[in-house]
Parts: sequence; C-alpha cells; structure tokens
Amino acid sequence: MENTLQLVRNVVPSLTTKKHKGQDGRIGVVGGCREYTGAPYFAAISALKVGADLSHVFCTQEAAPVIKSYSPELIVHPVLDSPDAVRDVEQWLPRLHALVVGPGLGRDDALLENVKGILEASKARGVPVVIDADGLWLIAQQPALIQGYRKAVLTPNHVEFGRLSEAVVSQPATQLGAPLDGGDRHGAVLRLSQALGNVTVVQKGEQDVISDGEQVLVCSQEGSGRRCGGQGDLLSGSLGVLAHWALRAGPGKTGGPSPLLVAAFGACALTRQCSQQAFQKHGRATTTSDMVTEVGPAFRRLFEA
Ligand SMILES: NC(=O)C1=CN([C@@H]2O[C@H](COP(=O)(O)OP(=O)(O)OC[C@H]3O[C@@H](n4cnc5c(N)ncnc54)[C@H](O)[C@@H]3O)[C@@H](O)[C@H]2O)[C@@H](O)CC1
Ligand SMILES: Nc1ncnc2c1ncn2[C@@H]1O[C@H](COP(=O)(O)OP(=O)(O)OP(=O)(O)O)[C@@H](O)[C@H]1O
Ligand SMILES: [Mg+2]
Repeated sequence: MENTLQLVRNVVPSLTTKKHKGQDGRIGVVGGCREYTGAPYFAAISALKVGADLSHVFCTQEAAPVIKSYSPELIVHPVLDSPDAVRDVEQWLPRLHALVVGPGLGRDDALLENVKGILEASKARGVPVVIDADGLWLIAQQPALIQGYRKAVLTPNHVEFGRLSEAVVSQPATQLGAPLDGGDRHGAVLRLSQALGNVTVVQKGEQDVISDGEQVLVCSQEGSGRRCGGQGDLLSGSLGVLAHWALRAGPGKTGGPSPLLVAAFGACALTRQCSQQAFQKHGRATTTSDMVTEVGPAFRRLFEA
C-alpha cells in the first residue's frame, strides 16, 4: 500500500507561482439528466477539490440550472440532449485533459447515442476517459466503443462489473450474482481488462481491485461501513484529474505499474480515506457531501505527508 501511495505522490504536481490557470487540469464530466443531478456534481466538484483548475459539466438542458445552483465553481453546458451535442462537446475537447463519462447520465437512447459520438471524438483526439455508471451501461451494450483504448479507465461497482463481464467475457450469470473471493476477483478483473484490450478496470467493493490486464493492484485503504450513494462519483471525478497527472508524469514516475493503474489506486485510496474521515465526524449520518468536504484533508494526509 505505502509503496503505491508513494507512486501517486510522484505524479502530484507542485503548487508554484509559475503556473497559469488550467495547467493542472481542465476536466469534463459528461452526465446529468432530469433524474440525476447529484452524481455529475459530486464528480465535477471532486475533480476541482483534488486540484483541477477548471471543471466542466456537459448535461441535459433541464439538469443544467440545478447543477449550477449547487455550485458557482462549475462550468455547466446544457448541451447533452441537443441535436448538436457531439459537435458542442467536441469543440471543447482540445481544451480538456480528461473526460469522466457517465455519472448521472441515465439510459435514454438518444442521450447514449450522443455519448457514443463524444467517446469516438475523445478517442480520436487521445483524450483520457474515465467511464462510470451509465457510461458503463453503454459500454456493456457496445464494448467495441472502448476496445483497445489504452487511455480509458472503467470504474464499475459490483452490479456494473457483472454486466460488463457478461457482455465481454461471457462469464456465466451464476457467478455474477455471488460474491467472488479475493483470488477470483483478481482473476475476473484481469480477464475483463484483457478482453477489452488492456483498458484499465477498477472493480469497487470491500477492496478495490484494479488491473490493466498485466498487473493487479488492490486498494484496501480503510473506509467506512457507510454505503450512501455518490461515493463512486467522487471516485470517478477524482480519477479524472489523477489520470491526467499520471499520464503527464509518465511511466518514469510511476515505476512498475502503468500511470493509469497508479492514478486509479490514488483515487480509490482517496475516496476511502474521505469516507473514513467523514464517518469519524458524522457516523451513520455521513453523506457524500460530507466526504467531499474531506477531499482536501484526506489528500494532504495521503499524498502530501
Ligand atoms: N445523487 C445522485 O444523483 C446519484 C446518482 N447516481 C446515478 O444513478 C444512476 C444509476 O446508478 P446505480 O449505481 O444505481 O446503477 P444500477 O442501476 O446499475 O445499480 C443497480 C443496483 O445495484 C445495487 N448494488 C450496488 N452495489 C451492489 C453490490 N455490491 N451488491 C449488490 N447490489 C448492489 C444498487 O443498490 C443499485 O440499486 C447512475 O447514473 C448514477 O450515476 C448514483 O451515482 C448515486 C448518486
Ligand atoms: N463493501 C465495501 N466496503 C468498503 N468500501 C466499499 C465497499 N463497497 C464500496 N466501497 C467503496 O465505496 C466507494 C464507492 O463504491 P461503490 O461500489 O459504492 O460505487 P457506486 O455504486 O458506483 O457508487 P455511486 O452511488 O456513486 O454510484 C469506493 O471507494 C469503494 O472502495
Ligand atoms: Mg456509480
């Protein structure tokens, strides 16, 4: 654990007076619809609090005023349900360092079709993508969308992992419902990553298991017993920034594991540390907003010690 945390520290940029706004990260979150406005907010605000300079949300028209009202810090584009959605997002891509696709996206077919176009445009430009939540629903329908794209990280929860495995490696459904033991989980994550052409996969759970098809890392940083919604969104937003930092630093700084493995490990450790710290203060009443408040102190404790 400690050795891998040190690798994360190696990619964290220093705060100096020589930098300009945007240099340490311009992150985009694609998600936010009528039902879900919290998820993209949690992802985007977490990216900022980890250290991105600018955080954009690309959501539906209806969701935009709601998300804006949560925070003056986010830049919110009400474009995702427009007929020009792909073009509207594409024009921002040259200015974005990473895209987090899926928190609060929903499963509307027209929206998913737009997201498909956004993913294709991101791949064409080599923009790193973190795919979470309903973005993973899309990938389970069309794995070819991400096949072999080495700058992608998928962050499935238990159910999302089962869906992806069934779609990609035809894992028997009987195995999907049952909790896998440690050894099986490693193998299952490794196989899914390999089947997707070495896309990095983070299976969230009691321990987070991370693989790029070559190595497997396990994050067992102490978290809490609280399982409120939104914690995965904090993780995917944080990972957007860390992925950018790690890829920019390159394998020379991350040692043996690939940059995206190190970034994913960092985001998992941070999310769990936030959970632990928030739980110490709020106990059973802990919510993801309490965890967002802990991002700064948790980051300092893990990565700036
Ligand atoms: N405040 C918000 O706006 C939030 C919105 N969310 C969004 O809600 C949408 C659906 O996400 P879901 O995660 O519900 O996806 P799914 O609808 O695929 O999840 C199915 C169900 O699986 C269950 N589940 C999760 N982990 C499990 C485990 N380890 N064992 C057994 N069952 C488990 C959950 O209770 C969930 O009801 C996404 O767009 C997501 O981003 C969530 O991120 C939570 C917060
Ligand atoms: N059983 C568990 N014990 C400890 N930590 C857990 C457990 N399950 C999940 N976590 C942690 O909670 C965080 C979110 O994982 P979770 O599986 O809840 O994601 P999710 O379902 O996508 O969340 P969201 O509600 O944001 O969609 C991760 O950091 C993960 O490590
Ligand atoms: Mg989720």
